[in-house]
Amino acid sequence: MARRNKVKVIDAPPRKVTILGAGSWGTTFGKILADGGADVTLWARRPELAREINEAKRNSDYLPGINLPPSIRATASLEAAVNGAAMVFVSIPSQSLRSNLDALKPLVSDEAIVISLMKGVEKGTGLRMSQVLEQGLDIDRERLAVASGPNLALEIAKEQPTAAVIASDNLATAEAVAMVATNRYFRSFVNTDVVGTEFGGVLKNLIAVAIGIVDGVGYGENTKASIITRGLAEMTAFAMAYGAHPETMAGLAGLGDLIATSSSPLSRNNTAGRLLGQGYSFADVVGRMQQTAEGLASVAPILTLAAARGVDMPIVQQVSQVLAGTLNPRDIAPHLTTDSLEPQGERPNDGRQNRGGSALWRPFQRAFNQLRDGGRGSSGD
Ligand SMILES: NC(=O)c1ccc[n+]([C@@H]2O[C@H](COP(=O)([O-])OP(=O)(O)OC[C@H]3O[C@@H](n4cnc5c(N)ncnc54)[C@H](O)[C@@H]3O)[C@@H](O)[C@H]2O)c1
Ligand SMILES: O=P(O)(O)OC[C@H](O)CO
Repeated sequence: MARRNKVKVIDAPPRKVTILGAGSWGTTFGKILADGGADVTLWARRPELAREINEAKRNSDYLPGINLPPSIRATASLEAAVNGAAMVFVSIPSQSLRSNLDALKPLVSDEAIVISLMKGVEKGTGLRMSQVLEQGLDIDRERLAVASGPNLALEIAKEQPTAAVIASDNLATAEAVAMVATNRYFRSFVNTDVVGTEFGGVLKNLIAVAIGIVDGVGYGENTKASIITRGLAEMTAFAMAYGAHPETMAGLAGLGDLIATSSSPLSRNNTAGRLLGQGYSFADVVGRMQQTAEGLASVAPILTLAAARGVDMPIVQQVSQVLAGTLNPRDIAPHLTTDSLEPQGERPNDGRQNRGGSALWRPFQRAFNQLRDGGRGSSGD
């Protein structure tokens, strides 16, 4: 099927931008854009929430105590929200995205840029959100972008200085979005590593659940620092196996977001993990969460993707076992990197197992082989 029109480079703030999803991140991103000078419309599923945003300039369920910019408008009509929008930002739970795309597809103009603000992968397909958008909207990847980084909504809504990264296959698209998503307290950087930027946002959630679990058990800073550091190694090996650049995992969408999400009680993933560590069952935790904790649904598809490329993810594996009730949360730390007692190399090329071609080392070998072969071979996307 023929793709819809290619991106038109925008060099001034667009006339109208729309955010789909008036939860904590969608509403906060609306404030970011409005404070940067854009004309923002929020789509809220519930008419009463749209009314509260329009009349009180508040979203008291998701952002208590925050005054929204007077210029923000909200509507429960998808058509009214998207009509005439030069940019459409999507901020709904990842597992709900696909079911919204049939209604959205005829409404998005052929020149609009569509930006994922989401940090999950689709259960069943294992697709990243930009891939689901590409399929469901039949849109050229040049018109797609993703936003990620250490972005706890409530801190940003309070205008605490924060950075993010906007990634697109087309640098001009990323730059156009970054221009709009920048204001006095929020700065957007750009890159062209969509795979790394998206997977960074997904994977840090899983490590943040692990941190929450050990926090709930009562373990201290050594355990958490060990998990964060080895978690970053797992994230990097996984993302590189799918064609991401290692620098992206050391950047805002990787390490930056891992630090923020793992250390903040504002994080829903961290909170879900803490409840698991305190002994609540998976079902209890899901019942207690008022907002979206994406990591819980991403564990299984990420482990499937990891197995497909031969990447070991021992920490994520243990999170999966705690979720399934087959591992006592107290035992997550003794199993920190592996059940094997044989010494493992810390870096990809240290240690006997790794030199022999362990799963963590294989993505680095693949990247090296690609470089050596002049970039030929699979990009992994
Ligand atoms: N909150 C944050 O700090 C933050 C920061 C960065 C990225 N994100 C990501 O943004 C995405 C949205 O998270 P959030 O924090 O806004 O979640 P949230 O739970 O606060 O809000 C989700 C929104 O989606 C709507 N929604 C729920 N089911 C829907 C459906 N089936 N169809 C359409 N809309 C539906 C809800 O009504 C709500 O408005 C997630 O992928 C999350 O990882 C969140
Ligand atoms: O509340 P969480 O755990 O979904 O994390 C929110 C953001 O992704 C932090 O960058």
